[in-house]
Amino acid sequence: MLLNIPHLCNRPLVLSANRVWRSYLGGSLLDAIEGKPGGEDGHYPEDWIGSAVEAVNPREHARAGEGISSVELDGTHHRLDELYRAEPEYFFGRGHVERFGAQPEFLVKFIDSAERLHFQCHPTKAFSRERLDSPYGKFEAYYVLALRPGQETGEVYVGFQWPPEREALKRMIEEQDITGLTACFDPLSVKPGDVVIVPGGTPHALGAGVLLVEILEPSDWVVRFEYARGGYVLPEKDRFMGRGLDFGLDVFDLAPRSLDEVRARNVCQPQMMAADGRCRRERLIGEAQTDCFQVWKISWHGECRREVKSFCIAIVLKGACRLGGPGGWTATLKQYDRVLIPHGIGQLSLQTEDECELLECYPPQSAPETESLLS
Ligand SMILES: O=P(O)(O)OC[C@H]1O[C@](O)(CO)[C@@H](O)[C@@H]1O
Repeated sequence: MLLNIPHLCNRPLVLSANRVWRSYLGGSLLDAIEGKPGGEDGHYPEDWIGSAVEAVNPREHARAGEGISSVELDGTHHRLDELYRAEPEYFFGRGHVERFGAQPEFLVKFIDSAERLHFQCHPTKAFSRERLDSPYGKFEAYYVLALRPGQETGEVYVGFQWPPEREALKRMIEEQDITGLTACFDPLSVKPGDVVIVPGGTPHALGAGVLLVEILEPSDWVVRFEYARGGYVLPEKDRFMGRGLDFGLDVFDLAPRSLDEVRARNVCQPQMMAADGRCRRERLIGEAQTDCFQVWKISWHGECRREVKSFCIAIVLKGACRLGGPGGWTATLKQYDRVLIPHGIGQLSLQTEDECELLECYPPQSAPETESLLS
């Protein structure tokens, strides 16, 4: 069907939930965010936001198109990847389309872990290009939103603090010596507001009881070197990206990383880029950390108007606001609502009574820092 998308949706797109099957358990907080009463942890611990990426799951749990977001336009649901392809310049702008094609070049997820995830490791972009015939690795970043009630800190395992030799690691994986594998790490404590990056090659796992926004390269590549989670044992094919253990071991960066080094290299300090009495813009992740995407936080009270210069996925971190787009369109957003802002919509207005905070995720090489804030 031919759609005139700018005509139909010349406005921000408020995104609904897009839950995805994973083998680890979680998701009760995501149920609560969706307003579902009596939410339970299960195998839907993630919500993929504005996604044009298909999830890669074991065959018995695979569903065609899982992972791809959809939006309702004119009473009909449309796959977002199809809308992106139908009007790439409207969504992303010509420069982006020429460089990256008709997709955002990054993926955003909510992750709500009831248990520690599998110990895992992702390929770098270079590894994927050389060995997986894919343009994307899986550089990922976390913005911690909250911990489970009663939990004072969360944990993230980032890099081996006590790396084994390759052969010893191979043995531990073959024998599924989880005590030995766990002892390779000293977990890093995290709290709400923390920002952590996990480059490709880094062995890692998110700990239990953490609700976060994950921003990552648009792929689902993963080497899982722990096979069982959530009462489910991953089939062999789903452990090492459809290849064997030796191939999987090539993905690892086995350099020792002390926790101090992890705090210096992987925990990001926000950089204040602009501030006046009513509005603050902080860059959380920029080119110094990765060429895969950018992440900003904007906080304001009262009203501000903005000239949109780039595609963006925004999530309300705190407070509530009224978002205004072209032609008098408005929507009220509350905490954890997520919205896709197409490049081509022109101006936006944001109005709040109290302070409101947005997490904003941008493609690489876009220039949100020059985006004008018109007070
Ligand atoms: O292997 P698991 O435990 O299913 O974890 C996969 C998940 O882990 C992450 O890579 C986060 O580390 C998510 O992007 C991904 O969906």
